[in-house]
Amino acid sequence: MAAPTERRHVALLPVPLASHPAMMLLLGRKIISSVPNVEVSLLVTDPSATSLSAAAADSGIRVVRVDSGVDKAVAVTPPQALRKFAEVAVESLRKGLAVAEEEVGFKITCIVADAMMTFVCRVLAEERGVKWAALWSPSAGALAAHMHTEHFLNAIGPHGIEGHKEETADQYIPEFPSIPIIDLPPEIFNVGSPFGKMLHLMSLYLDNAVAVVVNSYDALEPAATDILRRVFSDKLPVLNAGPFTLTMPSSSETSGADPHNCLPWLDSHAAAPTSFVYISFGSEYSPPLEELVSLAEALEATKVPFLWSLPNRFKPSLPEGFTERTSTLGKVVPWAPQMSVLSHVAVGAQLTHCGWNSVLESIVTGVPIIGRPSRIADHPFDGRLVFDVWGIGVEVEGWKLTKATAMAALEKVMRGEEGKKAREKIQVMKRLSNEATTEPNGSSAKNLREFINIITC
Ligand SMILES: O=c1ccn([C@@H]2O[C@H](COP(=O)(O)OP(=O)(O)O[C@H]3O[C@H](CO)[C@@H](O)[C@H](O)[C@H]3O)[C@@H](O)[C@H]2O)c(=O)[nH]1
Repeated sequence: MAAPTERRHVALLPVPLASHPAMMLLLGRKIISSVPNVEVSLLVTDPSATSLSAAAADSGIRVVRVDSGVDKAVAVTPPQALRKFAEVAVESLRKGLAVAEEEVGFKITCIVADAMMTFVCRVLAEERGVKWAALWSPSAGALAAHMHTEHFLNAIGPHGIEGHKEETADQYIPEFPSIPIIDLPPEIFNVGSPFGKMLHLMSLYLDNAVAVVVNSYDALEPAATDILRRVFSDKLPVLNAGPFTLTMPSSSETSGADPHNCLPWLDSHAAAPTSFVYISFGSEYSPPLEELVSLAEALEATKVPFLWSLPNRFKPSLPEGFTERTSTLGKVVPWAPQMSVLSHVAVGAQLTHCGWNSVLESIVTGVPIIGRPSRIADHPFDGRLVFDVWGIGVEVEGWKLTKATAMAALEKVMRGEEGKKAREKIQVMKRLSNEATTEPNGSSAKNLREFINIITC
């Protein structure tokens, strides 16, 4: 650790997407609580700069608002916003770093950025002559796949993966799980898209960082971790320090309290343990409206009790009278405190799009998964890990919610043998995730200490 007299100034650069800025704030808190004499500046765009400022101030973290490149008067989708940000990122963050230094009164000593921001932070770190480190919030397996982008592109050629759909990733990367290559993150094969370009640059330059911290734990992804260590050939440490939700737990200001009274409602409606299904499709994604309707019909038909986190804009699309008819069976809310809900004794399964955070939250709470992966980012890959590699969940047939496929998946997991088996397996993983994070010598606890040491020494 840095000597108490040495002052350090760490700049945190999250990618302005979904829960990433909030996660960086949690890392900032962990740094401040672990190291004396350290200043932490979080460089974020709006709306995160506004929503996180109170929580950041409470933790002694300085929020520096940076330009997002988006005209506030124009509505943009998340991919459009990301493209705009990528265009202005170098200049915008360069200014942000200068503001942070002026406010603190001394220079930045280390930059910690989302790994997908490699394209900008390596430039900024180099021009300032400081080190930089990266945080990767999806799985180690997804990072291992991205790090082979050039290898895939060279092997597959210019015509994309059309002719390779029957192949599995282990045919290209020895020791990788046997996952169809069409279920790898699609950006690997689409390096021309804004997101694909960022991730491609990450794969080319990430080895310039001093360390990478990953939201996984060693016992969960041993093969992918070995592959990463081989890729970086000991040039930089790859440190699994997750699940972050255990090593960097959030408080109600960052994760959201319970404004819709989900927990008291579960308390009062829980007839039996593990009888409820919790449903959420993450912070950005939703299946098409007709699938939401089919799911509602399946819930009514199976009478599986439910708590459904569904943004308000989708509620009018539910079948007419659904919420009234199911008022004693279930509750639909625009947002739920997911970790607390999954920890509730009444909850027996999570129906999810297979975003990595949701998968990890199921693991740490021991709640099996009903997966309806989206075809976006790492969700298909995470789904394959859940269904085929770890066996901790059941897939919705065809990854499409019809009344029949939703009913079948609900029956299997809530009432069938497959659910029992998945529950047993995920309980083992829950124990391993706890050992990795809560025991002082647990692998993730140690790795997080090492990461913080590297960025502050
Ligand atoms: O009502 C809700 C709904 C969601 N959440 C939280 O929101 C997060 C959702 O995260 P995740 O399941 O990972 O979904 P996305 O927000 O879609 O995830 C983005 O970030 C992940 C981690 O980088 C990537 O794996 C995904 O590809 C990317 O889409 C989780 O922590 C949930 O607990 C709540 O607390 N309450």
